[in-house]
Amino acid sequence: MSIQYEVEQLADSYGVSDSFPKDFDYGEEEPDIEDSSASSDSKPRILLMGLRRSGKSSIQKVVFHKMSPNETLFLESTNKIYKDDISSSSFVNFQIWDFPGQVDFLDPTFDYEMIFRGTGALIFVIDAQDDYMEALGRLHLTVSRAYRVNPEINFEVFIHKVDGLSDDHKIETQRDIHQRANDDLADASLEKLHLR
Ligand SMILES: Nc1nc2c(ncn2[C@@H]2O[C@H](COP(=O)(O)OP(=O)(O)OP(=O)(O)O)[C@@H](O)[C@H]2O)c(=O)[nH]1
Repeated sequence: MSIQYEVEQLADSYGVSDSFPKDFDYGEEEPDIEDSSASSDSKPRILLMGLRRSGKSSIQKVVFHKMSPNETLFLESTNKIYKDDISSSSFVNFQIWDFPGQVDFLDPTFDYEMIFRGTGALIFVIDAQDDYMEALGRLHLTVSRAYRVNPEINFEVFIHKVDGLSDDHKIETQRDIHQRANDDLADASLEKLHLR
């Protein structure tokens, strides 16, 4: 519930509602995108990215589709971008795009320029129970690419799967991830881009 609230707040407070032109032309072919909705792409858009198995689809299904956390054990890996319409009231109306874990920025079938250009917020999910150094590298690559295309994107990092950690370890992990992620950006002279 709190995550749902947080994501809805993101859509609202970051003004994603007017971030995307209604007549945007996606072209005919989108071979790697699966669309659950009949809606157009004119809605405000939030991207869910992160390493494979970090928990992106679970967050989306539990928060917005009332899936029980236990059922997420049976979710299959996402291999296409999955678009989901969230329209729980006239005030809450946006799309979440759930990405496959291993997105390849060099793959010509993924038009990242187009995707980032129309995005209001990007949520990067990190599995706190995993060795998160690889995730931090991917976070840095993703954020720098997205920022270059669209400096208006709001970036959020969700430190997920903290249920297996002690309270002390939770705080230490959060502090460490926050510090390293922002240090990496400062090293790349992107300190304006502070991650929350
Ligand atoms: N312990 C724990 N496990 C979780 C949590 N959320 C998800 N998982 C598990 O993490 C595994 C991967 O979840 P997914 O949601 O499929 O991960 P994903 O990031 O969408 O994976 P890809 O589609 O491969 O990129 C599943 O077995 C989930 O049950 C959590 O909060 N805690």
